[in-house]
Amino acid sequence: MNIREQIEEREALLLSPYAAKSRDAIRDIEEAPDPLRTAFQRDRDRIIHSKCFRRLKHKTQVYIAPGDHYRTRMTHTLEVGQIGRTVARALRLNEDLVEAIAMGHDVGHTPFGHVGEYALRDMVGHFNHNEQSLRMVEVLEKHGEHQGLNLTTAVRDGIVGHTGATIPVTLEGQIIRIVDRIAYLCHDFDDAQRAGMLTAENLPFEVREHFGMTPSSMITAMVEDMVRESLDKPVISMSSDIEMTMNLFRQFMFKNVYLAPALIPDRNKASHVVKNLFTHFMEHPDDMEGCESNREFYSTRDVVDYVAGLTDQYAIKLFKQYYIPNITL
Ligand SMILES: Nc1nc2c(ncn2[C@H]2C[C@H](O)[C@@H](COP(=O)(O)OP(=O)(O)OP(=O)(O)O)O2)c(=O)[nH]1
Repeated sequence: MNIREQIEEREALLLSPYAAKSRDAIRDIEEAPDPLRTAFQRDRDRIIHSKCFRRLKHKTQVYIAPGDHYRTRMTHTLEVGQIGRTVARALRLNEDLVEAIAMGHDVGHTPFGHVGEYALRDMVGHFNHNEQSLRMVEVLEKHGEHQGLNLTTAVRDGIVGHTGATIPVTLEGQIIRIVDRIAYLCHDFDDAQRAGMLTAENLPFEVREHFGMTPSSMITAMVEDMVRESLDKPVISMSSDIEMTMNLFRQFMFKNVYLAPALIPDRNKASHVVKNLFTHFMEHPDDMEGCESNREFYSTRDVVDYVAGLTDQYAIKLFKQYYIPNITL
């Protein structure tokens, strides 16, 4: 029995009956199994080694071009992975699957995060970052000579289902859906204090009562509740009290941070950059880097993929190049 087979054996013996087992993982194109790593470990590694993953370092979470101690999409992704693994291990679910989904969930985010997402949606009518993350790993990234990373169905289902109407099939995917929120609320609260936008005293009373006043106590309260509620159950959930408090915390963060007047000028500039770049590349597709010179036709989809894939700084550089060379961003 090779090492991978031993790990698969341990999964079958030790994991919860509700856990996804890597032995059962399915890929569209069959591959020879790895001697050391399970299918989900391999998916995680494939995502971490991809270009779209590296670009997360240069994409906004909340603040555009902040200081070095603020979160980017990369640190957010790592924090989702860490919290997700804690929950998965506590529930005897598949940690490797949770980690793979976490690493891939935001690779489709546009430059400037949600602002870029809304700007592209305004231009083309339909654009969601979770669908773009799926497209990134299925179509836009390459694995060897092949188009797409050929990830397992469980990882792809978790990536596209991390937000939006469709709930993931696996409990591991359901963990990411909740943990993504826990991670961003707590780390954005931390960054907002760093930016002087608010203090812990500003938090609603119920949040202070249930979660405490530090990012760490907040994560602990939500994670422990999630584990307690989901233990030995075929679904991942939170108690109604904690879920309500979390929603209150989320409303507070939208009002005081995400949609705060102080961030509006930066959000407007970012939206302007994305919309103008989109218009520019629709009119001049030859300016898209890496475009094939012999190709006659570029579709709207090609331009959306190109603009969505840009990092913040690269988008700003291109904007300056094609539009206003002296804008301050
Ligand atoms: N939803 C939203 N998030 C924003 C906005 N501006 C900044 N953010 C930040 C707050 C969080 O750090 C992060 C939330 O976006 P994510 O892509 O991480 O989460 P997602 O939209 O998948 O989560 P959700 O299902 O809406 O809780 O983006 C905004 O206008 N809307």
